[in-house]
Amino acid sequence: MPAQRAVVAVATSGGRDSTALLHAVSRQARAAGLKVLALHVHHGLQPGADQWLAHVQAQCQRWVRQGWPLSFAFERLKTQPSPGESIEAWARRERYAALTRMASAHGARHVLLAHHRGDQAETVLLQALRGAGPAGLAAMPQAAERDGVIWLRPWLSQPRSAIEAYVQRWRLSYIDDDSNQDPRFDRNRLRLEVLPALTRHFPRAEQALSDVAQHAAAADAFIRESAELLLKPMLSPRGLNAEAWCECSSAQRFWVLRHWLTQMLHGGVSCTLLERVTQEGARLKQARWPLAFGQELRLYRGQFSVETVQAPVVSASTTSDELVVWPSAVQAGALHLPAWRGTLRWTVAMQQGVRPAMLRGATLAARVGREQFQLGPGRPARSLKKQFQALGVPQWARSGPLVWQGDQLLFVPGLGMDARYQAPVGEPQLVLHWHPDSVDVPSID
Ligand SMILES: Nc1ncnc2c1ncn2[C@@H]1O[C@H](COP(=O)(O)OP(=O)(O)OP(=O)(O)O)[C@@H](O)[C@H]1O
Repeated sequence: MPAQRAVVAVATSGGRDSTALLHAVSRQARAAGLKVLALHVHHGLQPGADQWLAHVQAQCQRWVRQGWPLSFAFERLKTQPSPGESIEAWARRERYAALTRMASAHGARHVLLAHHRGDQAETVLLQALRGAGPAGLAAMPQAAERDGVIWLRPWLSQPRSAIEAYVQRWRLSYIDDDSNQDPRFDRNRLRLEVLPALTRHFPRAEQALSDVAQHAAAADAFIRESAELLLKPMLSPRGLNAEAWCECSSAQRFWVLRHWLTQMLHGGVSCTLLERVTQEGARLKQARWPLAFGQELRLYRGQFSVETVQAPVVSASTTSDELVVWPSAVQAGALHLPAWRGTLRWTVAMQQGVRPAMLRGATLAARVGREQFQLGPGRPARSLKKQFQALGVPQWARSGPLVWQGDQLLFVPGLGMDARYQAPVGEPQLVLHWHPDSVDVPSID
């Protein structure tokens, strides 16, 4: 049986560069023992999109008739950018997802992209203008594995002029994308105005920017590897060991923290926050720093951890002893209490809660120091201080109001509902929870 030829995919927009790349790869495929798969994504964004698809398809058919080992696949995107989302970002994300789906459906492990040196220089400049660090300045890698696909950019160090010369030599027809002239897009303004001006004054600008990407990629790889080595022994199931972290230099603390948080949050972390935690985390014993998406970074008992802070549902202004509008039925809800810097929530449960009637007219108050709390049925009532210490409740979690019904203490932030007043198990009831707000200034309690 003849050996199966490997399939290599070429992402083809119908534009000049990817048309040239598809041609170059298909032309040499037979001699190289390869089958080529042209992949096209129909974004459905522009009126010309149908025409591009038809163009790529017709071109592939012509080359197949010439005897080249080529096949074609395409996908129409079904999603739309969500309100406020950048169209460019949406198109890039969805395009890569569609290319990944098509490549794996057709058994292609490698997907070639037609980016060239000019694209790389634009990307470096765009990143620099956003104030990026080494990872951003590394711009586009020549080869990278993601989602089971190996993405290759074989022409990344080729100047645009080399591709233009190839297109002329083979008299290739391609589609000019009008949106490449649209000055509303940063990349277009850079390509059409800034880079030509730069190159007039600094003829090696494009090559120099492409070199920056290579140096930055090498620095980024070194930082990642070193951060990973330092981080590994600092990790525990509870988070990051702050003592070991504090022993590092300030540069190491910064990069280790960044590495860890990037893993924890599955995304980037603001540089300002990292710089703050690098300094403050080394001298504070307890602190909280707000993160995006309702999360916060906490330092408590020698550990850093990432915790979720639930967003408030209803907002009301209350002071320490003001009455709250309590739920009259077994129904979940929440109340933001700015004066207490947090949110009181109630959820429906079958145990460890109280009947709604128990909450009618309940009041909020600060701790005065003589309160007693019973943690569970049959257990002794003890002072709050002892209970907090026994359970290791951090200072920030104790910060909310106590909830009283007359002289009965129903709820204590950080401890929960007092066992003496709970409704019978199995009956729908309400459980209170306290969620402190994230704070901008770390608290030294
Ligand atoms: N609609 C698409 N379908 C398949 N691949 C695409 C598509 N758009 C872009 N690509 C791939 O991503 C690369 C970079 O995209 P970019 O938008 O910079 O290029 P382009 O202006 O669309 O076209 P070209 O690079 O072909 O001139 C392309 O060279 C091509 O390999």
